[in-house]
Amino acid sequence: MLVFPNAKLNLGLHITARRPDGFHTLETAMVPLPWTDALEVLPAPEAAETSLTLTGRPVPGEPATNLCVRAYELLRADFPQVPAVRLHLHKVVPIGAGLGGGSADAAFALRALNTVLALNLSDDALEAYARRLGSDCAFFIRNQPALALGRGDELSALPLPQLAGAACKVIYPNLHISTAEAYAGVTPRPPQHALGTALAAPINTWRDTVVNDFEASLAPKFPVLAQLKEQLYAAGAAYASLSGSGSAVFGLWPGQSAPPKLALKADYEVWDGVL
Ligand SMILES: C[C@](O)(CO)[C@H](O)COP(=O)(O)OP(=O)(O)OC[C@H]1O[C@@H](n2ccc(N)nc2=O)[C@H](O)[C@@H]1O
Ligand SMILES: Nc1ncnc2c1ncn2[C@@H]1O[C@H](COP(=O)(O)OP(=O)(O)OP(=O)(O)O)[C@@H](O)[C@H]1O
Repeated sequence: MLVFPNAKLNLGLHITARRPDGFHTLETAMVPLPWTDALEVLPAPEAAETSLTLTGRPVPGEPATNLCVRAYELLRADFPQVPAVRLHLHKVVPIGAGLGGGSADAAFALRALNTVLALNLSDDALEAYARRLGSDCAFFIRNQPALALGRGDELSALPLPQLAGAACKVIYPNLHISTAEAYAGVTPRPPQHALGTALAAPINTWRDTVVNDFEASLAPKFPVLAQLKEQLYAAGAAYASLSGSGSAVFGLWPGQSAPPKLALKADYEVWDGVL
């Protein structure tokens, strides 16, 4: 079975408290972004062990620590009779970018394994497994616009009709930002605006109301993030922001069929498309 794990964008991100377990409570909206990896899940040949092969962008870590393999091992712990599988991941989405690429691989692996191994798990059950692999993972099970609370895994559907068909540009400035380090740099605070209310208003109002709390804390160390945002606004974006804990920055042009071309450094990666 071949699946295409897609990235996500965060629209606003409020970090409201630090929890005793070291995680943070947050309020964010997440939307699927059609920038994808490719993941193949096949039954392994007889007597072969479970394996993962990789192509495309290098993924740090041993194959055994890859989230696709961890997804398989998590299911096998509860269903010891399942056969071995052969996994192949072609990695495209930048890592350490705030685009949730690793989390998507984990969730899509769970979904594909559920089918290939005929486990008949419900979406709720798959979300529960996904939560154990990472805070962002549960979102990718249903993979639809959602308001995320708690650790980022308490999800409720958040229809955003004004976003459908908007042109979008995502810029990855070739900068790996560790999620844990980004959280460590933020001082939690109550949100200035209720996110759900702010996002219900037209997109061109979001600039004044929809805030990603990581931006202020990352700004001194990574001035390029604010510069890219300015460049997107100068090119007419109705809204521009950092996604998640960065380093990807995106702009939105509702009502346009494609985003404008921008002059950017040659080693930056760009995704242009429509949401
Ligand atoms: C920044 C976001 O992408 C926004 O959607 C997510 O909150 C990150 O989610 P994720 O990559 O799935 O994160 P996890 O793999 O669960 O955790 C990585 C590290 O980020 C920090 N972390 C993550 C989520 C959270 N709610 N609070 C945290 O403090 C913790 O230090 C944790 O050790
Ligand atoms: N399939 C995978 N794809 C990407 N990273 C993976 C994968 N499996 C394990 N990892 C590990 O997860 C880390 C990436 O996590 P990180 O959270 O920084 O990035 P991300 O996937 O871009 O998403 P986000 O920053 O939005 O959470 C990598 O450094 C890598 O060690």
